[in-house]
Amino acid sequence: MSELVFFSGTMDCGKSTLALQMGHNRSARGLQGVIFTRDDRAGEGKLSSRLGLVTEAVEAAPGMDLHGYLVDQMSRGGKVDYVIVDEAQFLAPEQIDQLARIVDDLGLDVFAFGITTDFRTKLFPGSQRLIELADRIETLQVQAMCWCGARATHNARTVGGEMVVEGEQVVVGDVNRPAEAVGYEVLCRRHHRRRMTSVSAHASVISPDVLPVT
Ligand SMILES: Nc1ncnc2c1ncn2[C@@H]1O[C@H](COP(=O)(O)OP(=O)(O)O)[C@@H](O)[C@H]1O
Ligand SMILES: Cc1cn([C@H]2C[C@H](O)[C@@H](COP(=O)(O)O)O2)c(=O)[nH]c1=O
Repeated sequence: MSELVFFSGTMDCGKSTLALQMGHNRSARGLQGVIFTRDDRAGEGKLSSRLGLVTEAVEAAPGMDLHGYLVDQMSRGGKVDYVIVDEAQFLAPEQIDQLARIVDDLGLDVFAFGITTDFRTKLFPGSQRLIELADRIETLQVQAMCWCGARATHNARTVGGEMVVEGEQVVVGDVNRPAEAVGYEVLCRRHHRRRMTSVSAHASVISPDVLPVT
């Protein structure tokens, strides 16, 4: 029975790497997949992992009918055995419904990869719809870690290393950015709630030593 599976986790926990591995293992056995992505850091129509691997993908642009694309491919004689979707959080809820239709009406497995919540801990609309519709939700085994050593569960947006809580929901970016740039850092809930990034935690640790001692 074909399935819609949502592989979710924080940023930097290996989702894109797993997506590439699942595609590789299937293509090594002669299966053909369609890989969709949206707004990958490596550019349009790319699925990239921080381990350095990158593959061509179909950019799932806003308004694109993903079920219609598959029907078109297959009616032209194209062989499609499975579908991979990276950065699935960026898809519109209607596009997630189209993924469910691909599973139910075309009988294909759809493996979607994405983060669930944004820098304000709010669900992305695409992730919300995946949670509502997926047959299975898988949490990645490789855990990203907060600077304190706890499992990272939340994504913080940073500017100059400090956590920010205002801004657009979607700003494509990466972890470990130069200090002045807009970036992201994964944190445990405790430190996300306290807005304590590695930079601000380090500052609070060293500050007693730099105060004048009387
Ligand atoms: N130099 C490295 N050596 C080993 N593993 C690495 C290295 N750089 C990144 N990684 C692994 O890659 C993971 C990020 O993979 P990626 O697929 O890009 O994440 P995601 O798509 O979830 O944001 C990190 O959590 C880490 O496990
Ligand atoms: C938390 C958060 C993230 N994003 C962006 C930043 C990256 O471009 C992607 C996540 O990619 P990854 O492969 O999982 O690292 O999402 C965003 O736009 N808004 C946010 O709140």
